[in-house]
Amino acid sequence: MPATLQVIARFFMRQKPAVEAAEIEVQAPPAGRVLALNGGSSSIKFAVYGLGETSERGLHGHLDRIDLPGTTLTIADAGQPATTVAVAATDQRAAVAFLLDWLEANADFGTIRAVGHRVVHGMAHHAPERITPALVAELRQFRAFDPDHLPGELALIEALQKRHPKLPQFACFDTAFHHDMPRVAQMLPLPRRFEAQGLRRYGFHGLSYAYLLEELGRLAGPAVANGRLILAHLGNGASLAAVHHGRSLDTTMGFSPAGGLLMGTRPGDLDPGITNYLLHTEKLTGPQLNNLLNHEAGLLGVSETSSDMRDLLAAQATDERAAEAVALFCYQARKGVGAFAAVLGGLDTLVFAGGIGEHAAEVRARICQGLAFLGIKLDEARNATHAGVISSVGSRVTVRVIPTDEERMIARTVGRLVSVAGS
Ligand SMILES: Nc1ncnc2c1ncn2[C@@H]1O[C@H](COP(=O)(O)OP(=O)(O)O)[C@@H](O)[C@H]1O
Ligand SMILES: CC(=O)OP(=O)(O)O
Ligand SMILES: [Mg+2]
Repeated sequence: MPATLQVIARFFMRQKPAVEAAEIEVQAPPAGRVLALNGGSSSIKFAVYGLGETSERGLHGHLDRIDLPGTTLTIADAGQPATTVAVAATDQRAAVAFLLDWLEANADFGTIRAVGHRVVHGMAHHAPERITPALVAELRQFRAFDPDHLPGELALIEALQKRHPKLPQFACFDTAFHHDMPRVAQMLPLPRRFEAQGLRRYGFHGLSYAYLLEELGRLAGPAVANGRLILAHLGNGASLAAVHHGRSLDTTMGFSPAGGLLMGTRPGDLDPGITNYLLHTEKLTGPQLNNLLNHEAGLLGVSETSSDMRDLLAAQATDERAAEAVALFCYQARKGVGAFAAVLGGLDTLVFAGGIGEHAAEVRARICQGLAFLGIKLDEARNATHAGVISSVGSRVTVRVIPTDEERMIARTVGRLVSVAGS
């Protein structure tokens, strides 16, 4: 196996036998195509790939700004320029219905042999698996722990099941990448009896991190991909992962995607005394508290106007609340980089990805500000153009921007499962 594939192979080898190292090297690509669906908290991304390891992406696109004014659909086909149109979808459910109707009309379902879904929270499930009624029933029980993703992802799965009952669907879990974090990173400081119920730190954005690791190996070689890395997936949901020798050592999200860094509508880690205050002094009910912590907090809560970084960057010069929301986001991410440099015992490479990480040069610069003591120095001009390497020539740590591609990871995993199952 080529050296650059070893890092990826290690990632898959850590999962259950459904995807074995030997299967990394796919033989003749089977006929047909796979549809990959990535239900994010503010977006749904999709892509159609041919089955097979090296197949090129065909039709792809995304719905953006779900739950905000100005929802759009961007679509492109292989080699074609992207087009963006306005969409009148008011919430996640409407977005799901709209996208499925659009795909039905445009994706040529007759040639699609399987559908792969990003499933953000799978609790004990981590290896990719075929979606069955039992799995759907189980996932329904976790919805309260991930109300930003699971309801939309389940809606996609169930609607497709109704429309195309014979089409096999597969779940690819975001938690898989962190499955073998060191025990100390998985533990929660709670009475031990809760661990038996599945209360532990899981970590998310795993499909993105697996892709970034693979892409880093391709771009910079296996020695770099095996080094001490901080991967920063900064989108509507945002997290950092500390990775060494291809293994996740820690990540900022924990039991649910509401933990860790401040995000679009989630607060990240909170002093437990605050939930006590909200329950007892503000007299919030459990569901009200859950709604506040998943849909009303984070950038939206602090700015009182928007969860979307584009809006806040545009407003910060004239709106102090927007300026403070951006400042808090950058400050928390910077603290996280410092903490993970300690976890790793130093740092070789920092990678930015996700909607904010890939496009917001100002945010990247403000996160890296003051981190020269760790060896991080940005090149302003390169950062402004979102270049692949944005650190300066003299920077000891290489700082990169890598556009993530969770859909590619989903499609490849499903392709492998379909060829293994011979379905
Ligand atoms: N050009 C841009 N400049 C700044 N922020 C951007 C830009 N494009 C996207 N973003 C931000 O990225 C976030 C959405 O990230 P994304 O990864 O697409 O979403 P999701 O987490 O739902 O998958 C939003 O906060 C959005 O404002
Ligand atoms: C896990 C998570 O928050 O995902 P996203 O950033 O796609 O919302
Ligand atoms: Mg996302």
